[in-house]
Amino acid sequence: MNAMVKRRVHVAAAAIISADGREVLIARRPSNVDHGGLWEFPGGKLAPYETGLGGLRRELHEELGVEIQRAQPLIRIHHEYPDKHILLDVWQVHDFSGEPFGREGQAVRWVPMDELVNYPFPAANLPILRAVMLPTEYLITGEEEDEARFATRLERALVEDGVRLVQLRAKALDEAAYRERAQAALSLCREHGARLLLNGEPELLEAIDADGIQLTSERLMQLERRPIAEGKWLSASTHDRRQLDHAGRLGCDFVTLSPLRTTPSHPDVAPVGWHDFQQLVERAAMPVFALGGMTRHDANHARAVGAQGVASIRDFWK
Ligand SMILES: Nc1nc2c([nH]c(=O)n2[C@H]2C[C@H](O)[C@@H](COP(=O)(O)OP(=O)(O)OP(=O)(O)O)O2)c(=O)[nH]1
Ligand SMILES: [Mg+2]
Repeated sequence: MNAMVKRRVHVAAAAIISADGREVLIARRPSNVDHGGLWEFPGGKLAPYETGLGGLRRELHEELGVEIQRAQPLIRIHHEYPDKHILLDVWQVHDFSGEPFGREGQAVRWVPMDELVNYPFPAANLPILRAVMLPTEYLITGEEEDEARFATRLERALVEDGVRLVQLRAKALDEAAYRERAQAALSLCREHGARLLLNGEPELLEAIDADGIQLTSERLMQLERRPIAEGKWLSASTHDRRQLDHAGRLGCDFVTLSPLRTTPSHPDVAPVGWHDFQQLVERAAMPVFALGGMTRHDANHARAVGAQGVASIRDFWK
């Protein structure tokens, strides 16, 4: 059989965010093109001489009549369509001038983040939706014996650091104590508009109505199917390509990849380093948080190499 050579298409697209940070702009593809009638993030194919951001500037001007003032990389996705291999280079645009409208006659709409899931998008877009909905910082709770002190620390991070995504990690607690802490953490997270993932077995969600589960890498590798409903968030701890690939097959919504740097807690584990991290993230099927010796000051660099952001215990757990 003749090997069919697929076209490679490089596309730049934008998640344009409203001034209050709550809404994102989407557009409907005309019915007579590829993926017609589906919603998309505005953008289009790059000319051979264009950079991602350069092409995006042109596309947003052509399609919406807006000029980008400031943009940050959000996520890069490789996706195989039956007829082509596509690289979607997605940027988050917070600052722009002009009032967006469909210059090519396409419908354009501001949509609240949590309603994005109700719109049909092309198959490649799932990781983009997740990346748009996730913050750049992921707090992992540290050890704490006293419940009152635990609550004080968590509340400080939610209020002062503005943390919006939390993983409850408490390996030292027995099951009953973990559940009690999880209920307390859930109330605090709800109160401050943050999501809470429980580090442990998927069954925990039957007792505690948290937002999702963080699997250990060991548990991840034992599973053959996504263990929780689509409406909940599934994350996993990963350390290498094999685990990242498996997380993608399982339909994880995001993952942590560690250790980026050597840390005091794992002095003997070889660090991944930014170079390998970038290569691993480039092929990952979901947003990836860098973990291991990270602080908020690393978030910009992490984003620049394709990560969703940083996960950390030390930087948020004070
Ligand atoms: N803009 C955009 N394209 C997407 C998204 N998701 C997705 O799979 N695609 C695919 C659909 C198309 O095959 C390709 C984008 O091409 P396009 O039709 O927008 O290209 P263009 O604006 O340069 O238009 P054209 O002049 O080439 O027709 O990427 C998305 O969210 N936004
Ligand atoms: Mg287009």
